[in-house]
Amino acid sequence: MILVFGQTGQVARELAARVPEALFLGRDAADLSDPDACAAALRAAAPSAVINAAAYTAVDRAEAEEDLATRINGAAPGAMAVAAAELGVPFVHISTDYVFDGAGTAPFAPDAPVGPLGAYGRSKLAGEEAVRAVGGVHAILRTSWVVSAHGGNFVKTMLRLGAERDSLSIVADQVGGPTAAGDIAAACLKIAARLAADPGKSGTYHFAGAPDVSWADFAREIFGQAGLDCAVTDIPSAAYPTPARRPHNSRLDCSSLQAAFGIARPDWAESLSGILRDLGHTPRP
Ligand SMILES: NC(=O)C1=CN([C@@H]2O[C@H](COP(=O)(O)OP(=O)(O)OC[C@H]3O[C@@H](n4cnc5c(N)ncnc54)[C@H](OP(=O)(O)O)[C@@H]3O)[C@@H](O)[C@H]2O)C=CC1
Ligand SMILES: Cc1cn([C@H]2C[C@H](O)[C@@H](COP(=O)(O)OP(=O)(O)O[C@H]3O[C@@H](C)C(=O)[C@@H](O)[C@H]3O)O2)c(=O)[nH]c1=O
Ligand SMILES: [Mg+2]
Repeated sequence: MILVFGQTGQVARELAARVPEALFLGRDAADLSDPDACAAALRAAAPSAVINAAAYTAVDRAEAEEDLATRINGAAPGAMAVAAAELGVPFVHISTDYVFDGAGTAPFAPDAPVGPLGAYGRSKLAGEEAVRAVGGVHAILRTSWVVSAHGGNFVKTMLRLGAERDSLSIVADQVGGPTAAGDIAAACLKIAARLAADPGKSGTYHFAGAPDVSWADFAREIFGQAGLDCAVTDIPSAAYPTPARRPHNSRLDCSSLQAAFGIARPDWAESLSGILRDLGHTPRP
């Protein structure tokens, strides 16, 4: 039996669509602000694999709540990793492009130096380090720009704003790979199964949709596919001030995931059309 931390989040919901028989622990059953309770819930469930799809994901709010974000994104995954290692079962943990500083234009490899720009990135990095330090069978899967038909994400924000406005100003100097939560869920399941058979594949991997684009170009494709008449103006990050700094270069080198697990970068435009279909938008003819 697979145990999933998370129930209402984007990736958790897509896992539920693929493995409804898994055990999903929501906030009521396992609050990540109580790491010991998460470890206890894991031990009690005695699963064959664990996927952590829950996290503190409010990037700007984290600047004012770093201690809480670090307990949820740092200490809780560490406690889960300890309990999973005790049981000898694979632990798949999801992390983020925001652990990097975003310098340059080259894709970041999994072993590239980290340097988070904000509290959310630091809290996620703390989780990675805690999971790695345990040394159990694990995969840390860094992904980026997660979108789906559920929950809050950039696609849903653009559909809402694009229906209300004739034009939007969107940052064009942040570039990365939009990634559908459904594609992440499928990757996590494949990784968990392979790790059980081949624990030597433990490590840190990257997974993001292709090709890399700016948020502005991503918005244009969303409006194009959804048939919304909303012009997009490119702006620099400096013209869109936010509490948290975000990396300019979020490109992730995903080649080691392909080599170890045979998982390719999905075409995000294709995944986007599935999301729009789920949301009831007529696809572009
Ligand atoms: N969203 C993105 O753009 C990106 C996400 N990631 C990573 O991917 C993973 C999945 O993210 P995603 O599906 O988008 O997340 P969402 O923001 O959609 O959902 C987060 C989930 O975590 C749960 N959660 C938050 N705080 C707690 C808590 N204290 N105790 C228990 N559960 C809690 C939420 O529960 P509730 O509904 O009760 O609040 C929700 O189910 C995370 O590790 C995230 O860091 C990586 C890159 C980009
Ligand atoms: C609504 C809006 C956003 N933006 C910008 C702000 C930001 O740089 C970018 C995307 O906005 P978001 O609020 O979706 O960004 P954000 O929530 O920071 O997205 C991040 O979430 C965390 C959890 C991750 O791990 C990252 O991979 C990434 O997906 O678009 C505009 O330029 N104009 C707009 O009108
Ligand atoms: Mg967001």
